[in-house]
Amino acid sequence: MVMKVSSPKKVASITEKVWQRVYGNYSSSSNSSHYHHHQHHRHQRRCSYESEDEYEDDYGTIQLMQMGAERTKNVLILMSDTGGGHRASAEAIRDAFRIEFGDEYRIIVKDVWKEYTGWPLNDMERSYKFMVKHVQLWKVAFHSTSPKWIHSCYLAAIAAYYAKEVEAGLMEYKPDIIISVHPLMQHIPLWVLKWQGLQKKVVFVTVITDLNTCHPTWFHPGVNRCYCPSKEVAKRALCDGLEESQIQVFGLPIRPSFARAVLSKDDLRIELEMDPDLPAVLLMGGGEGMGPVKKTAIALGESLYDKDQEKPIGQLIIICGRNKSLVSTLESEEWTIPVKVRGFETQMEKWMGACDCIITKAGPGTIAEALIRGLPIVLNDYIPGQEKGNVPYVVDNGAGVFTRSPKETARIVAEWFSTKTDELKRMSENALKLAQPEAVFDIVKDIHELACQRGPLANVPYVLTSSFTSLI
Ligand SMILES: CCCCC/C=C\C/C=C\CCCCCCCC(=O)OC[C@H](CO[C@@H]1O[C@H](CO)[C@H](O)[C@H](O)[C@H]1O)OC(=O)CCCCCCC/C=C\C/C=C\CCCCC
Ligand SMILES: O=c1ccn([C@@H]2O[C@H](COP(=O)(O)OP(=O)(O)O)[C@@H](O)[C@H]2O)c(=O)[nH]1
Repeated sequence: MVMKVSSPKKVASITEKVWQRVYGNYSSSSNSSHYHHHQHHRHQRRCSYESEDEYEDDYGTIQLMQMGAERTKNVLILMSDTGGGHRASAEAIRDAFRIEFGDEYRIIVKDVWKEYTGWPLNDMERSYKFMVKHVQLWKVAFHSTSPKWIHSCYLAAIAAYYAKEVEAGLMEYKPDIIISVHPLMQHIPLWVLKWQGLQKKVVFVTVITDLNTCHPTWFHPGVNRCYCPSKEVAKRALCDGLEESQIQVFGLPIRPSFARAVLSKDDLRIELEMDPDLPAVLLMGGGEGMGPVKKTAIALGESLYDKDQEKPIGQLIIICGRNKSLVSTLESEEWTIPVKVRGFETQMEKWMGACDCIITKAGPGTIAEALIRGLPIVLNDYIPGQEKGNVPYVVDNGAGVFTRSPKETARIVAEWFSTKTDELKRMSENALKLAQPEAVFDIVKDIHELACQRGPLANVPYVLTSSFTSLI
């Protein structure tokens, strides 16, 4: 739709009307004091100015092209629950879009493979859990599929079989922007876009959720942007053939509740019914409650109890995630120190805010969150391959230590709570230096910029296509 308005005097009011229609009650002179609201307008303005520059000629004549631009844009975030980190990052991006841009974007978080395809794609969670339990199997699978020709062959074969189903999934949501937060969700959706002739219409970005030694399937040269959480990952992306212009390093996207909430430790301890005075250690093992959680908890039960004075020197919070059997085992234990055993928690920022240090496997999401809260970290395990590099990331930056021994872990924490409080403090400061709480906001702002550069988005013409195999 093209409208032409030729009276220069009316330009301002018509601009305002259009802005109001597009963005609700926006007024160019509005002076909102609320930060997010202000940020929101700032971005809307930036995007609108670009459109206006494009359509306002020298005589103040505005061509209001494509009123479809006001349409809410669809953002499809592709993820899978293989571990808890991909969902956490997807939800972080969703929440940051809402805070920054309100209703301008409709965000859909989906495991399109699970919903639309068949075995083995629709069962990755279970297969992955099985493989990481048999850790050598995962190690072989991870490393043997690292060469490009190998994973390309696997993925091409899967694409030939399931591309129609993935296409149906994409068609249902008609995304203007696709964000992949999973290493195996670049190739097939990008092939589908190519097949549909939509590569230039749909913005496709990858947000990597591994801090260092990530699998090469994360890197696809066909993306508009690849957001790397660290310089180490950016180097790998360059080596794997991505252009510098495709790469951005902002950090790992963490839920805005971590970055923006102002939390007082004392208040949190009251809210969470914890001991107000005793130092607290948080023990966890990712979304699935993996690693030596039980043995470590028992060792802490001993090391945090002062036998001479017959009183505890610390308290223990254990978050077991989705591992229900771990919850029941730990609940049946008898403890001499204050212990809380929890299942899957949705407000991790509160538990982390109430504690003084954390023990975890080297999951990137948990590490990045702990850094934001300034928690010194004891890494007690890692999944071979993608999590291996997270250990030097934490240890070399002075934000924590690594040991696989539950007894050693318990000894370190007991020292941090008694004779080595200065070490705890120093590590906490180092953790805060490494933290990147704004990463998720930088990422969504950059995606918004990319979308604006594409110009006003028309309805993306998704149609069911007939042939696919010719493209792969
Ligand atoms: C030549 C001999 C080959 C032998 C291998 C045998 C068969 C192949 C079978 C499986 C392939 C394994 C895929 C390896 C690539 C995975 C890339 C990667 O990094 O994946 C990580 C994710 C998990 O995410 C991580 O979770 C962590 C915490 O747990 C942490 O949060 C981290 O940040 C996350 O990145 O892993 C997966 O999603 C793997 C799913 C594996 C599912 C196996 C399904 C069954 C087999 C085939 C169908 C699927 C894909 C095959 C594609 C192979 C191409 C690489
Ligand atoms: O009860 C829980 C346990 C974990 N998590 C979150 O799950 C993610 C775990 O991601 P990570 O990369 O550390 O490990 P993964 O689970 O992928 O192995 C982190 O964001 C945790 O805060 C959560 O929200 N509730």
